[in-house]
Amino acid sequence: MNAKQDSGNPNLKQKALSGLAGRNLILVGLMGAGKTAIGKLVADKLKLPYVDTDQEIEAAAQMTIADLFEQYGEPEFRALETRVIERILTEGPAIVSTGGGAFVNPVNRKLIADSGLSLWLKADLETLWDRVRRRQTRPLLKTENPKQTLKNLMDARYPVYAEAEVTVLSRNVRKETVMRDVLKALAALHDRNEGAAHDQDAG
Ligand SMILES: Nc1ncnc2c1ncn2[C@@H]1O[C@H](COP(=O)(O)OP(=O)(O)OP(=O)(O)O)[C@@H](O)[C@H]1O
Ligand SMILES: O=C(O)C1=C[C@@H](O)[C@@H](O)[C@H](O)C1
Ligand SMILES: [Mg+2]
Repeated sequence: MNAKQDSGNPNLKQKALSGLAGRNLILVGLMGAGKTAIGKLVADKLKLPYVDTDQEIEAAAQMTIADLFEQYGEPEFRALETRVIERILTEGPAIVSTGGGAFVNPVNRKLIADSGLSLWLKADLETLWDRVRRRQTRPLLKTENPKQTLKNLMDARYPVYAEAEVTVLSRNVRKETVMRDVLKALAALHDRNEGAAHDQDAG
């Protein structure tokens, strides 16, 4: 079965929705992991609203994230990020893409755990670098050696992202393939719950 047929499989979609069980799906991971690109595809497929915390922050502040960092500093950005995440999660269920640093804050992790399912889109350094190198919009990468900065962020953050309930590899394949891998991961939760219910009935 090819990717297109598989992600069009109504059974996969239904199982994925069942695995999600009415919760928010919160995508976490580093810049370039595909939280925005894949998040939109998943939302489209599951017919759920799509929300991007970075975009919501920019709308709330009426300025770009780059300008926010420059004019108010990172701590102010992080405080706004938490307020925005809290609001978005209470308005769900939705597919929520978070900014790359959001899951690092334990307050945000608790908000996320209380209202949804966290999913880490994990990618290797070369894949990430290839995706982010062309755009200059990411303030944290405005350094002398942005690739090394990305590597340092990976080293610091990957142990934290690993706390997400589900991990999906954001490989160097078509976005639709990664989207389907996300659906499969959600469907696996459905299968696990079914198995547990079955075991309970049997026992
Ligand atoms: N599987 C993929 N194959 C090819 N390109 C991809 C894939 N996933 C994402 N991309 C591309 O990589 C770039 C970065 O992806 P995206 O903006 O979705 O990352 P992000 O995790 O939202 O990053 P940020 O934290 O900076 O918002 C985009 O141009 C996107 O189209
Ligand atoms: O990795 C990070 O800390 C960030 C990632 C972006 O999504 C933005 O949220 C912002 O540029 C900070
Ligand atoms: Mg994004």
